[in-house]
Order: sequence, then C-alpha cells, then structure tokens
Amino acid sequence: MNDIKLALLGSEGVGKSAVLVRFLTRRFIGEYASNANSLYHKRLSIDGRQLNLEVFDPCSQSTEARCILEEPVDWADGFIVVYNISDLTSFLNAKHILRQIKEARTDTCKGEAEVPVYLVGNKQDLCHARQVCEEEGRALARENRCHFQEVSAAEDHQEISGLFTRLIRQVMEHLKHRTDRRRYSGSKSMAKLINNVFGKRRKSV
Ligand SMILES: Nc1nc2c(ncn2[C@@H]2O[C@H](COP(=O)(O)OP(=O)(O)OP(=O)(O)O)[C@@H](O)[C@H]2O)c(=O)[nH]1
Repeated sequence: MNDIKLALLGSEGVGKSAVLVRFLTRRFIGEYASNANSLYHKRLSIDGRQLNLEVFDPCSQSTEARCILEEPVDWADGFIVVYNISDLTSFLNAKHILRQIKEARTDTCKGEAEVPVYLVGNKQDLCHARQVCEEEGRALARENRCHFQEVSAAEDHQEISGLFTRLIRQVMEHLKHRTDRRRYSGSKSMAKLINNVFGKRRKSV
C-alpha cells in the first residue's frame, strides 16, 4: 500500500477546506470550523493501486501555520497551493508560498526532481468579482513549473476530483524515481509533528 502525503496551502478563507472536502466527500459545505490544523485520511484506489492518502489542511489563522513551511515542508510528497480568483492578495501570497516551497526543497532535496505542486484558483463562480485573470494564474504556474487549474468548490466536483487524481499520479511517479527517500516515517510522521506542535485533531472521511 502506497502512502501519499499532500499539504494544502494558501491564504485564510481561499477555500482550502472546501476544495478538500469536495474531493473527499463530493459535497460542498458552506462553513467550516477553521480554528485548528487538520489531518485528513482516506483510502483510495487509483490505476488499480491501493493508496493511503493523508492531507494536511492547516488553519491559516494560527500563527503556527504561518511558519508551517519552515519545519514540515519535507513531510509532504506534493502540494496544492490555493488562491481565491476574487482576491488579489491571496494570489500574491500563493506566489510567495510557491517560492518558499521551491527554496525549502532546493535546500533539502538537492539533485531530486521537483516536488509535484498544483496551483489552484478557487471560487471560479465569483468571476464577476475576479481580481486575478486566468492567464496570470497560468503564467505563475508556468514560472514555477507546476500544474494549474481554476475551480469552484461551491459548484463543481469533477474538476477537483480530476486535479487531485492528476497530482496523486504525479506524486506516485515522483516517489518511484526518488533515489534519496527523505520522507518522515514512524516517530517523525506528520501526525506526530502536528500533534506535538499544534495539538491533536485528526479526521477520517
Ligand atoms: N463562492 C464560493 N465560496 C467558496 C468557495 N469555496 C469556499 N468558499 C467559501 O469561502 C469561505 C472560506 O472557505 P474555507 O474552505 O473555510 O477556506 P479555508 O482556506 O479553509 O480557510 P481557513 O481555514 O481559515 O484558512 C467559506 O465561507 C466557504 O463557503 C467557492 O468555490 N465559491
């Protein structure tokens, strides 16, 4: 059984939990308690392979989450960086996060292929209030050599399911070719890191 670890990053209120819950449950839930970091678990099968998926959804309100990239960036096998297309500040923050991931990974994983990252512009249904055009998102993704997609967690399941599946496939490929496996395991698992640093809150969906 493969273990796949993903982290969702982005500004407060961009819809990280909404995107994740759409993928995990197919439902859109309007409001989430968002005062704690969460680790979600799901078993799934992709291309006939059984996977244990763990997704870290940090609470961006917590001061701890702001420095989340400083410590456990090495934990995740792949990242989803989310911004809100109707909020330019969240896009600028996504840019900053992409840079942080790149820098952290360059320092710790020299010589390895780049970690798979998906840049996601959420709240596409709010295009009447759009502050970031699709081309800007695409260009930022190109610059950072990552995938890009605009979605609406409020309105669509298909696109979100598709993007998670593509990212997971890419992660499986990446792990297969990774020579120096630096993944945390056992006592250094993310669950323990989160429990130690942020307090316990784990979810199964
Ligand atoms: N219109 C619209 N609203 C959305 C969409 N996705 C999320 N929202 C709303 O945006 C707000 C924030 O969503 P969350 O999923 O809690 O955002 P988050 O990024 O997890 O927020 P933090 O946990 O505070 O960092 C909620 O009111 C959601 O209902 C979307 O695609 N369209």
